[in-house]
Amino acid sequence: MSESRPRQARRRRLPERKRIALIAHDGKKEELLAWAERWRDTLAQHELLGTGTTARRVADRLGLAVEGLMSGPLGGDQQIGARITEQRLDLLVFFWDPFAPQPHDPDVKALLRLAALWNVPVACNMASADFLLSSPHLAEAVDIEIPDADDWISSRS
Ligand SMILES: O=C(CO)COP(=O)(O)O
Repeated sequence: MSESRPRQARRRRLPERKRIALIAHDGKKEELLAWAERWRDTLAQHELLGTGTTARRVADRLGLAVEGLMSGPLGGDQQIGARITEQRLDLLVFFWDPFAPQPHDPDVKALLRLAALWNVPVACNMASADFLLSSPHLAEAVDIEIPDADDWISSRS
């Protein structure tokens, strides 16, 4: 089977002030809130957004501004995915619940696919989220490699 994929040949600069999406399924929300409280001072240096319910609860708990998109089951995961595709998201912290099937499982899978495709750093559990936030790259501009979309389109036109 022949396989076609875009060349990983472009660079994108993640800014010093990162745009960080925070998302948790219901069974993981308390865990995310406890994690976010621990990292409050660090998170306060960055721009935060999230799916509707998660964003509201993080904003209430931490007293920080968090841009709330649509709730996940109503399309929020897809909105976050669109931000990734538009290169407007720099980090994804998504505590998805391995024990609870979701009505919007296809959207969850689509979001994780786009994060993998566009090389966005993702943490799906507390230990990885700790690693991400303690990275020296968090507070500095950093270049990542991304697919060359122009080349991909040209090669198919
Ligand atoms: O379902 C979600 C992610 O898949 C999260 O949505 P809420 O933050 O609105 O609960």
